[in-house]
Amino acid sequence: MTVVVPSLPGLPPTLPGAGRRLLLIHNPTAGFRRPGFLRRTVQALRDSGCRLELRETAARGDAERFAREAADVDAVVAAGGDGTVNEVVNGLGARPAPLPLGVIPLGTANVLAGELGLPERPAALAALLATGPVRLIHPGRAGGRFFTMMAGAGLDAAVVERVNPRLKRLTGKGAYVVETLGQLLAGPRPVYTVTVEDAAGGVERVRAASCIVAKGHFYGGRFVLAPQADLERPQLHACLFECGGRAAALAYSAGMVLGLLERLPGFRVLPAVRVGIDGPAGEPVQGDGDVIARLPVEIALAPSGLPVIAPPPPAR
Ligand SMILES: Nc1ncnc2c1ncn2[C@@H]1O[C@H](COP(=O)(O)OP(=O)(O)OP(=O)(O)O)[C@@H](O)[C@H]1O
Repeated sequence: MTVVVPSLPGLPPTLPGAGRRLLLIHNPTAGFRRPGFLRRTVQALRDSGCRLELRETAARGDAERFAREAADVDAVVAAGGDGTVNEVVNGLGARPAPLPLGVIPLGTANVLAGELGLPERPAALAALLATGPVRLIHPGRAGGRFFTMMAGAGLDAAVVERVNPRLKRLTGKGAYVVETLGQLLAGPRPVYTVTVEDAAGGVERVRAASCIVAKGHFYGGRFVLAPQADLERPQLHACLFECGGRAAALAYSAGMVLGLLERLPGFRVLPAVRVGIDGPAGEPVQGDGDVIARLPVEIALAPSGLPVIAPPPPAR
């Protein structure tokens, strides 16, 4: 049996529907919060007749290299958090020919897995990776690095850069809340100049306390930041937080958690094909929850799509 990939430019027309050869890249420092999940998924993959090659990362950068160098496989599966997935995406993006991405989510937020609607049970996830269809998503690029879900500068990038890894291990998302409060207490934050270019060539320049460029509509887990954002559309959404100061930052955070962000003053979402962010040189730019660039940065669409093993998109 074969699974037909609907006419994706530059892609092989089919992915084997059985006996797939998968390179599984595992970050052993991720996933302690989901003990047994990887083991059960791997067992189910083996039971389904997949041929698995397992590679464990020993340091940051390994996952990207393993994906870039993958040979004689039908797809590359990232087993880790969003940071590991991001590395694999960058490795796949550097290959001359596209190779599909699969994901075994083992991290804290697993935002891409949520956006793709991946099954949450090991057996169902393994069945998807073993025989499921491929969708073409359109990653973004910040500086020279690809991202699938979001990239941006401001408070959240500062939090991502400084979050305490030990606290993250212990408390998961709680560590981000602690670091956010720490950043707010630390004193005034910079203001950024954001240049947003839309598909018609229109340009708007604004001053903002934070800017998050969304490719997917989820953020920080399952919070909705840009309702119109869609992985499969070659379009960015610039989410602008124009009001500065602690009170505004707290209001924006609460607004996101409560789903009321769109009603808050100074929050705007602009469709875009290119976003430039300028501010203090060297400030961090986060992509998919890790620091992937420094200011000033230009954020645009990746030159080509990325095939991903995933269920058909849910109706929204
Ligand atoms: N063997 C390794 N040792 C140390 N760091 C690694 C290793 N493998 C990958 N990394 C790096 O660890 C970072 C965090 O990984 P990842 O995001 O996958 O897990 P996590 O932090 O548990 O999940 P989440 O991002 O969802 O919180 C990534 O930047 C990745 O590059």
